[in-house]
Amino acid sequence: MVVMETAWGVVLTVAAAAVGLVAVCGGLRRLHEWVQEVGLGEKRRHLPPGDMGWPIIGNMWAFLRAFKSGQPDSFIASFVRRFNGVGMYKAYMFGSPTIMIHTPEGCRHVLMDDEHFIPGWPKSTRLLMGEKSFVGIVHEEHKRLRRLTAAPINGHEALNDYLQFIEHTVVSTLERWAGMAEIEFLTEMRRLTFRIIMQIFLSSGSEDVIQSLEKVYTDLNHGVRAMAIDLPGFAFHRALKARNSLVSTLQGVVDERRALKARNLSPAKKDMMDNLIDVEDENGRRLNDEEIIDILIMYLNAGHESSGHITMWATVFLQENPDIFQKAKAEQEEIRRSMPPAQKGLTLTEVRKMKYLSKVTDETLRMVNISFVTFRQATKDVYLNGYLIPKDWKVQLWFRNVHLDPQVYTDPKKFNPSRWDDFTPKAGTFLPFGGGSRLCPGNELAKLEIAVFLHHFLLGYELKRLNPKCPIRYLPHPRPTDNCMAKITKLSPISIHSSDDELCSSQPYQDVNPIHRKPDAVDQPNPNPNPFVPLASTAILLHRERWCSLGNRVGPVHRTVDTAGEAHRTVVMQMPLMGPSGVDKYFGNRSRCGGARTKALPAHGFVVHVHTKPESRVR
Ligand code: HEM
Repeated sequence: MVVMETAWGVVLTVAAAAVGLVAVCGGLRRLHEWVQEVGLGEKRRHLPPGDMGWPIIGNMWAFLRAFKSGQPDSFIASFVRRFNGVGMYKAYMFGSPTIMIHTPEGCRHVLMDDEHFIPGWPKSTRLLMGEKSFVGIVHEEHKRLRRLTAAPINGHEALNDYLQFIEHTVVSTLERWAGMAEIEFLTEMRRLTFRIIMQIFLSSGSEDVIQSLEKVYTDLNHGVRAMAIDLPGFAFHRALKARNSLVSTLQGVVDERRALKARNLSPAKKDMMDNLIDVEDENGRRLNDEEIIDILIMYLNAGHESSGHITMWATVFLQENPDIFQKAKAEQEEIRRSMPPAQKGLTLTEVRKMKYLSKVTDETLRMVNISFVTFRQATKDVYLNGYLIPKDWKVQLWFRNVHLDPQVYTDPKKFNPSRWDDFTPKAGTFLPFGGGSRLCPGNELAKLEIAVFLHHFLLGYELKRLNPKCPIRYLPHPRPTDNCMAKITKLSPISIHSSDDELCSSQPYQDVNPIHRKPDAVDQPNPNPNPFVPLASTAILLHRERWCSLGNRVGPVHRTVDTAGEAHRTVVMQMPLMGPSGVDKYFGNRSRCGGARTKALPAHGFVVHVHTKPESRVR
């Protein structure tokens, strides 16, 4: 009896403590909300619904939990669920009362209204990028420095100038990667894009400088969206150290450049550093070192991080989706074929023809959301959809939630470049580069880098991830936690499969081992020089409901006709280095592959039609 009473006593005490705790917590949260809003007086009633979280940390705990647990969308989803999805909510983020907006109309409205909104980045971003960078300057000063820096990056002439360097860098880098056992693909991609932006800004190509600076930028970036806590062990603390190191390196570069100018030894061709040193405002004032360095830190960061990540994701998505890969590759082969024979590399004319590839890029931008949110601050009270955004409050525009909203994009988590066929997104529904006066000034450069990289990758390489199921980390940008460890393989332009079983392997196509030219292959010199550029290519045949690959071993795929879904496919391949008997020997009458028919085409060497029969699926 006594034991029972004691047990009940414990239960009641625990329950009372729990109720008390809930009441105290609720009280603390309400008090925090009241403290933040009391200054608004009566206007308080017009705030959108929401939840200001806990004193001091506000909603940061919930935000970090959602992003660090791999469920980034659960953060905004919890506001949508609790507050009837009105599209804007009050919250307390990065130490400030904030209105979070996630509708296309709301985001667009704020982006376009420079009169009432200025940048409102968290303290960590401002301190790390520098108060004199674009995150800290507004109005006329911002306009002037944008004019000065945007055209030399993004203008047609500038892109034309950079294209050769970009292509050369891409081609040599891919070659180098293919010679390495395995690489951190993302890290290497970021180095590649960093090399390009360093060339544009500082005409610098030194590998040592690039490697060491890029490493420092990695630390800097990890602090950009962190809480500004300057204590050992915190990301922001490391990032501040990284910034100091960047400042001293870049100060050295500025000093050197100024010294050259003083001795009239400036190079014939100006880079962005020269532009920044030479520019004067209407009163003849020039930028001081601090201003130049902040602008450089920002541009060198923005100019490589996002492009590096997006190029990595686009490559991964392509490699994970064989159909899309094939379609993108076929387009690039067609572009190669149509290039004038004497032309050495790509020009903007070819890049403009990459219609499907640009859909792949847009779809990657939409899905990955490298800039998942951007930050503003209201300079006056503003009413949006009947709700108040109070003066001095921060505003967050959640692009990620616009891009992944099923009401805006059907099946939004599916990588589907074809959703962009004959589709122009409505205003505010596609904001990967932001909008208004702060629209990314490097958007065209970024798209060019991505296109040139994918062009060469699709035509000659394949990527095999070491941990394809590796989890994703979403802060500061979405990336595989292993930085996409992978092996890049160069596909040899011509080699022949050695056995039927390998040819029609039941492995998924990524697993097909490299295959070799059969020693006794019957070769005949091709009487007609190959009119197609002999680039690597992949022919894929269907077998037993799975893909098997001929790799690039048989020459470029000429045409793929899908007559009855995947099971009934005709692949027409150019076989420039094999005689018809060689072709027949390897592809003719294969019951499992469906059989082949070979004929010589005067202009194209030999062509083989491989016809996969529906019944080959069930064997
Ligand atoms: C795929 C690549 C890229 C993505 C997704 C991207 C995205 C963005 C977004 C969303 C903004 C707007 C931020 C805001 O509204 O507050 C922005 C601004 C900016 N971006 Fe990019 N960017 C990319 C590449 C680049 C490149 C290559 C450069 C430089 C060469 C660059 C330089 C900048 C700068 C300087 C700003 C600040 C603009 C201003 O405040 O006026 N970005 N970027």
